[in-house]
Amino acid sequence: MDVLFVFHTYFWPLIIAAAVFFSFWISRSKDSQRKFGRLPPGPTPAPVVGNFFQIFRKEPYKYYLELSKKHGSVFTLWFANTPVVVISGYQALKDSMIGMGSEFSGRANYPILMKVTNGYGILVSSGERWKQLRRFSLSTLKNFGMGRHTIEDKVKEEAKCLVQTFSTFGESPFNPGFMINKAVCNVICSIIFGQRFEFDDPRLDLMIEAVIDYFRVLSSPLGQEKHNPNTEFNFNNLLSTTWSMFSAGTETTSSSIRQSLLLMMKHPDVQARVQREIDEVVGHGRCPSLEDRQKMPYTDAVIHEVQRHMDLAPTAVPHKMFNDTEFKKYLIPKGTIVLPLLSSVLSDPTLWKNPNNFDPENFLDEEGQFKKNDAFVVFGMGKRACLGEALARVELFILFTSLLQHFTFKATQPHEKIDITPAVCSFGRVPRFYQCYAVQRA
Ligand code: HEM
Repeated sequence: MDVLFVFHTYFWPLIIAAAVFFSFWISRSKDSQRKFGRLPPGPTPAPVVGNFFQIFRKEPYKYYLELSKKHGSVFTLWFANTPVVVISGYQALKDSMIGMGSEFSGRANYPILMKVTNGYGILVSSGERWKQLRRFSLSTLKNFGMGRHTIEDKVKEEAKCLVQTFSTFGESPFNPGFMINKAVCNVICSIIFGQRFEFDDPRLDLMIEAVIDYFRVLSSPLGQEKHNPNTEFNFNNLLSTTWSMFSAGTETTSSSIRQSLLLMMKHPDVQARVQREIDEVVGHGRCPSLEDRQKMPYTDAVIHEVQRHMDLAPTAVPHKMFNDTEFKKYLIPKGTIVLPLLSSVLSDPTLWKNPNNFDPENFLDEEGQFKKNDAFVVFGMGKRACLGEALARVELFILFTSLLQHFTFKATQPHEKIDITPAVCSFGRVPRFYQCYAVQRA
């Protein structure tokens, strides 16, 4: 059909449609200007797609780090027509996540998380539901021994099994990842189900079914509150919260241990110094325990440095504004997604001696004693900070020291060639798969 003919015939309907679209667009822009007009500035967004094409590259957090140099500690990006505010630098993160903790405590409705959880459970909920689930989860962890001897004993038991399993490989190379995962997963199983699984038990591989089979929490507030229609302790929330503990508590800790072994292979001098400290303080006859940590400043520094250097969650888990909030001289409307750029703190040259390299000196003072640093924010900051930090610290110390007490880890290639840069997945930077030798120590 002739284009001119179509234009002629539909001239007025086309003009009217364009005018309607245009006035709708103007009124949307005015609404948007009213709502978002005082957001912090950032890179200029393109029409319709916003900053989409700049953001969706391999490692978006690196782009955010670049932007923070240009736009300062708070700036806005546009995911199509949705604004996302990025907060970077220690002071701005402290002022927001801690100083205005309640306002910044919402959790963004991130599509991947919402799909897995349907909006239930501690990791994805906000407001009253999240408060109740957080309180409940913390007391559950506490009741089942987080930070006390019981949980330490469970971690020691897993460490023993891990050492035994590694020794079965003799002089053959193997991928340690799967076994580390099982050990870490078993610790959470002991807390939630009250039992561990043998490493060759297929149920350990079918955790979701096990969540339902062994749902110990059913007899706690869920069971007691089943007649209360307003309770947040319903089946969906508790199942999802249990799943949050598994998902947030397994991959994070085991990734950190996998990365620590990789870094030991890359830096044999650091591995040898940790082993010397283990030999002096613990010896060979018993399992390392938490009490030893104070006497092992170098090992403590190495574990912290593994975590700082690997930068597991560069933008934490996305937050959402709980209220309209004045922050600095800007107005961030309720519901806006906020990304805490933890990476900016972990790599800040004003806060670390040697931020760009793996260097345990970042956590040691002049006397070689462990030096705490507030910029160690790998577990997040403020009200939404990691719920399992205490548990993770116990696991990292006991599993790492037990492994190095018994084995020297060697790579299948010369150490200069080992690639230590983690692979990137949606939220985190997880270690690449690798094979290694676990050489039994005399
Ligand atoms: C090396 C180990 C770990 C690291 C680096 C880590 C890091 C994090 C980070 C960065 C967050 C998000 C903070 C934020 O949104 O601002 C988080 C949240 C969370 N973590 Fe961990 N985590 C670790 C281990 C664990 C363990 C062992 C558990 C289980 C007991 C756990 C349970 C959780 C939960 C439930 C949340 C959500 C808290 C909330 O939304 O209120 N994490 N973690």
